[in-house]
Amino acid sequence: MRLYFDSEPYLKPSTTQKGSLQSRIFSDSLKSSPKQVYALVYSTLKYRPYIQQVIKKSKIETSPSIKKLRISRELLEMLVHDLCFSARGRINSGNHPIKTAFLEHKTRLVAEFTKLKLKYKVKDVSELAVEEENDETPVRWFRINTIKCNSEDFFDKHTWFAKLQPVNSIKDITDCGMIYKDDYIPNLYGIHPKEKLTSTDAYKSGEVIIQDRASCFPAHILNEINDYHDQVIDACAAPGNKTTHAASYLVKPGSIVYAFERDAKRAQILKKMCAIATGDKDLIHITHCDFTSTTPSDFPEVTGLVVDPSCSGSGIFGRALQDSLNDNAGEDEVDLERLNKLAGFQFKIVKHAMSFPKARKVVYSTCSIHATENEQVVVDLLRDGEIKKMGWKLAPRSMVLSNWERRGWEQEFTSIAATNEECVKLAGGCVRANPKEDGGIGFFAACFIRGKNYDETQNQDMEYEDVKEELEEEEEEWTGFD
Ligand SMILES: C[S@@+](CC[C@H](N)C(=O)[O-])C[C@H]1O[C@@H](n2cnc3c(N)ncnc32)[C@H](O)[C@@H]1O
Repeated sequence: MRLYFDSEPYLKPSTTQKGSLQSRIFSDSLKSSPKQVYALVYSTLKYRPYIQQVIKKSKIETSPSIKKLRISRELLEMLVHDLCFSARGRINSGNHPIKTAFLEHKTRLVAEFTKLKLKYKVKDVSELAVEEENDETPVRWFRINTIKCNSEDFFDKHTWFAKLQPVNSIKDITDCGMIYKDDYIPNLYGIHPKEKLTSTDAYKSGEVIIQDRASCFPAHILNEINDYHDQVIDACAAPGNKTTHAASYLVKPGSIVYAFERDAKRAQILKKMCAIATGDKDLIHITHCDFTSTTPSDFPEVTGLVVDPSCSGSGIFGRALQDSLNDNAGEDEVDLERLNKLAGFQFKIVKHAMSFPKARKVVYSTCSIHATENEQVVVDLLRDGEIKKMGWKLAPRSMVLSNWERRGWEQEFTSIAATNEECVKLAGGCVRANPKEDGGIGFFAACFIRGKNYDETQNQDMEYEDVKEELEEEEEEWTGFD
């Protein structure tokens, strides 16, 4: 029954778990094979409406033997799935009282399943209409981990990667065997999601790290443009993608990333990930604690902070299946209440980050598509009296992945902007990525700056359109080799 017990939590509604179904299952330490767990949960979710009909019609839940064993609805759904909806048609377990009690109802369940097929006029399960939730990223992104290897000789060293055929756009990654070098993030590449990247030596040794493109934005923005920091904080670090990415930008010997993580289990994962990514280099100091409980004056040399707090995760695909489990999903009121709660927490944590004495850049990000957690948090921060007093402003587009086209939502800034031009300017200081359409997860990032280092850049935004035009003209003139 182990497989069923391990799979059960993923079928239960949850408002706290983050990430896609697949990433959550594969990052948890399970006794069963994560592949088997994922396959079972995924397929049970896929046929859930039909499975529930079979359960209801068979009245199995009212049976004394099932009641006595307190078999949960989720467990029952998986058992019905395996008995009726799977190709094997049997329960994946040795002798167990739950299996015995369940199989007492086999004849009834199979009869209800047959009636269901007749009702929907299908001969086979595969013909049942299901809402396909594609949990897969359109592009598998990986970055060469420059902490562990040299990006220049990476392709000479790793023939599996060298054999891939370069393409010019993510749209050209139509099959295995192709590779796209990203235009926005250094050392980042896109390949077909079906490539067996995790079987390569480079992946196993930590020389490459799988990380969605948009998730690479914060650490890059923090260091843009050649604005390196000797001491950085990652306020909400686990599982550590942005932490190790930020560490890869450290230039001076002795530089450090302080990583904070509130959740004990996730702090362990963070430790593991950082160890793989940094090897024997002492670049990351991990603390298991609530970041808001830290004392800023204890970190007098920190100049840059990445704040990627818990959010609704609405930009992550593969969540729709999970969210559909939540009885409240779809009720706008409840959703809004939850989003507002998250936004309050996000505001608090960014404000704390801004209070570090030498901080000059804070990058805020979420994997949410909702303005409540994104632009509206930025607006609340910009309106805050104490934050204004500390001198924080939103960075201009010229400092924040300026070539990335999708920016913040302009209409969200009307409450703090006198003109439309100002709305455009503020929204330009934020970047957005749309799920799938932009090659990966939905994402939002905004960059706050303060201090004289950036005084000149404050006026750059108005000139941005002119610079862009100039660059485009230069590009057209470029006739050199590629
Ligand atoms: C979105 S995830 C971070 C993902 C991570 N930045 C990455 O790219 O791999 C948010 C993390 O912040 C942690 N967290 C939430 N509130 C926190 C707090 N007050 N202090 C420290 N960590 C916190 C959560 O437990 C969760 O692991």
